[in-house]
Amino acid sequence: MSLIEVKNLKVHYPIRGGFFNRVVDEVKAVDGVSFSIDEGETVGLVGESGSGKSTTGKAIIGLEEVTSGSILYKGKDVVKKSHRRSMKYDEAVQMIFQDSMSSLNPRKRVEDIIAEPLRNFGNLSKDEEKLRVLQLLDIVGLDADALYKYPHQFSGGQRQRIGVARAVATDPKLIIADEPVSALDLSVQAQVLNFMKKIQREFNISYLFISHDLGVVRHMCDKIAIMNRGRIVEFGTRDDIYDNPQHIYTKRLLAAIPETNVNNREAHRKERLKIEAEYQNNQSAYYDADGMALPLVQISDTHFAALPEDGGQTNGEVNG
Ligand SMILES: Nc1ncnc2c1ncn2[C@@H]1O[C@H](COP(=O)(O)OP(=O)(O)OP(=O)(O)O)[C@@H](O)[C@H]1O
Repeated sequence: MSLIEVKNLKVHYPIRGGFFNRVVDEVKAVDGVSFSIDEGETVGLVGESGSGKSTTGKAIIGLEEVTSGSILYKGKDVVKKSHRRSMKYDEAVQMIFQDSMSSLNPRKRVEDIIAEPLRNFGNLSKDEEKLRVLQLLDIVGLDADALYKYPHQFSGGQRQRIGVARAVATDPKLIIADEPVSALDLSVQAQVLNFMKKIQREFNISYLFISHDLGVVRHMCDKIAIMNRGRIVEFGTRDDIYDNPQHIYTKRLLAAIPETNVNNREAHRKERLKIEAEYQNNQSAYYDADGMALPLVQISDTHFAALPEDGGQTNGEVNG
């Protein structure tokens, strides 16, 4: 059984307007998303800005109201509040955010920031709590003197470590990491990703790793879901996505990864232009002739993609 199974998840936001502030339309931020995460596994959720990644993550942790669909945790639907309580779901699922400067309370010392979830969910004495916070600082590679400092006294990478220490305090099963390294320099990104992997091995944590950048998730993820306009357009193992991408949108995200080998740069630029032209002319990659979003078709045991019947060769019209 998977740790988490998301089934046909929809999160629609009402748009209000007019004199009576009635609901006049809705934003289909997440519109029928299904995937699962096994224990100790990292699943990437990748797509450009506005594709619905953060809303999916927030719906899973319970920060956004689910319009329809289910989120099974160890087989129980935690959209139901009673199941969340009985499964201790709020302890088991934690989140780390991109912007550690605003996600960590600037007026609190690190000791209190990390201890907060322990106070919410645990029943430790003051001494036990301090010992646990020191252990957590050690796990993320920070010295004991961090206890008495405030978030602004750390670098971005160090602050992200504090966020991770806070997230692992309750011994979670799943961490939703929403663009956890996007605000960091390249060299610091690698350090943070490496210690996230180390912690994963030590504590058998699963990650839902949200990113707009297929370059970043490459070394983190076992499986990757490519998200566009509130839907998953391709899902597969890391090899499926990087070695055998099927959807034009996935190809475009891959082409956006900068080419590091100077000798390959010109060929990469040409390929990127070709893919961009194909992408711009091929909106049938998302909708069929009736304007219905294309369903995922199975390409192999592990690989699925939303493909038009003709494999995307025609330049269809956007009807949806
Ligand atoms: N509270 C809200 N009310 C109305 N619309 C919202 C709300 N939150 C998000 N949206 C809309 O839902 C869509 C998906 O947003 P979401 O933040 O999930 O995308 P994302 O892929 O995570 O993008 P980014 O990487 O920029 O955060 C966007 O069109 C966004 O404007």
